[in-house]
Amino acid sequence: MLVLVINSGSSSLKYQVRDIAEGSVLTEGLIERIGVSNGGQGDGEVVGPADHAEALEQVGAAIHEVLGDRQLDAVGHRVVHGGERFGEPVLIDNEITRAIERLNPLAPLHNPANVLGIRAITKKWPDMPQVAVFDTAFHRSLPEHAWRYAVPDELYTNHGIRRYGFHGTSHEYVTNRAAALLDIPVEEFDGVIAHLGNGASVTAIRGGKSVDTSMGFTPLEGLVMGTRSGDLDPSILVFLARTGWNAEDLDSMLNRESGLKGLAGNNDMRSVVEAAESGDSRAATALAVTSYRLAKYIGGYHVAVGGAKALVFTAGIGENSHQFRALVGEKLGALGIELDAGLNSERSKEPRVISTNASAIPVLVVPTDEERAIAEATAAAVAAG
Ligand SMILES: Nc1ncnc2c1ncn2[C@@H]1O[C@H](COP(=O)(O)OP(=O)(O)O)[C@@H](O)[C@H]1O
Ligand SMILES: CC(=O)OP(=O)(O)O
Ligand SMILES: [Mg+2]
Repeated sequence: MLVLVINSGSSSLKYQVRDIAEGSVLTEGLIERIGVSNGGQGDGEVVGPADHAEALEQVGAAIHEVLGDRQLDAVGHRVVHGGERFGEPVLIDNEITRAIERLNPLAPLHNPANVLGIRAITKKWPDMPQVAVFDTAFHRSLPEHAWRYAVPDELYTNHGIRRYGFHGTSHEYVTNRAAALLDIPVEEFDGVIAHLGNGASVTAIRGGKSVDTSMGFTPLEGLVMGTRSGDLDPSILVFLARTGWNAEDLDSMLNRESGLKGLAGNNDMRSVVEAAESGDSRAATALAVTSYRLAKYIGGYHVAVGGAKALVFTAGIGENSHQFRALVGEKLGALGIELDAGLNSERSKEPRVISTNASAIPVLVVPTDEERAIAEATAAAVAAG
């Protein structure tokens, strides 16, 4: 079975064609700067494709070259918000697409692009089976004490305001691989997974299941991210609203102008680390705030899982930034955690241990592969009909 996986971000589209039986990747690519102008020169000249439909035309042309006479059997979409309804991958029809669209306000950087991707494929290949694989699904196992906010009950009953959690496809995949690396059944895995990409979240895993996670009602809560603030005192928003900020202003400030970008002027971890190493004090502060906040969550989730047996780093920063991992590791002495500087700074694409033998628990780096997990879930959903 040949599956095309589409992972639409707010301004990018990652795609991959996989042969499920062979376990191979036929082609993959990344289209960036969708609908992005060149930064204000002239009249907002667009430098990438104008929209996701145009981006998908490019994908169609690229995969046609590679596939020749072979046909795609299905398309799997990463959908970030599945609300309370979607706990499993689903075959998409018009009603499902509209249900996903109704969740757009809850994941404003992500779901609108996911819906555009689904509609563009429907238009291009009307009979193609399509499957939605939800970031929220793995966190449906959260106990109520973890998903409830302490606000009046009607906010939950009337508006669905609760913790949903995100990056679930990645957290689940990495949990399985970490358990395999430690040679224990996944049902016996208790640990903490830190998915640190442009968006970042940390999940408490008990018995292989998600029991708490740092993202909440939307992918804004929790850790300091590339452009998102993570946790803050909600009264800051009330204060700003009273001084005239409207909902759009607040949304944009919290989701697009905060995090590393707000603190250091740049949302790319590589640039922030480089700047800090060459003496930029704003960059050093950004790293200190970001690593401290993650370390606090790890401490909390050590309690949530009844004593973690492992700490796992994954995604762009977690897999690649030994500097950032070292900053987090040095704050975890109270848990008996000790990174091995040599193992930590080795470059590898393989799952591996980066802690010393004396460390109270192993610290792992496990590369995530959301596309592979989505492709396999898509094939399974299509086979099940
Ligand atoms: N070699 C590297 N060293 C340090 N940071 C890296 C490296 N490669 C990627 N990153 C960081 O990973 C982040 C992007 O992670 P990624 O998982 O690709 O995010 P997303 O899927 O949300 O776009 C960026 O902050 C980037 O700077
Ligand atoms: C949910 C989320 O934040 O996703 P990403 O990290 O891809 O932005
Ligand atoms: Mg990602």
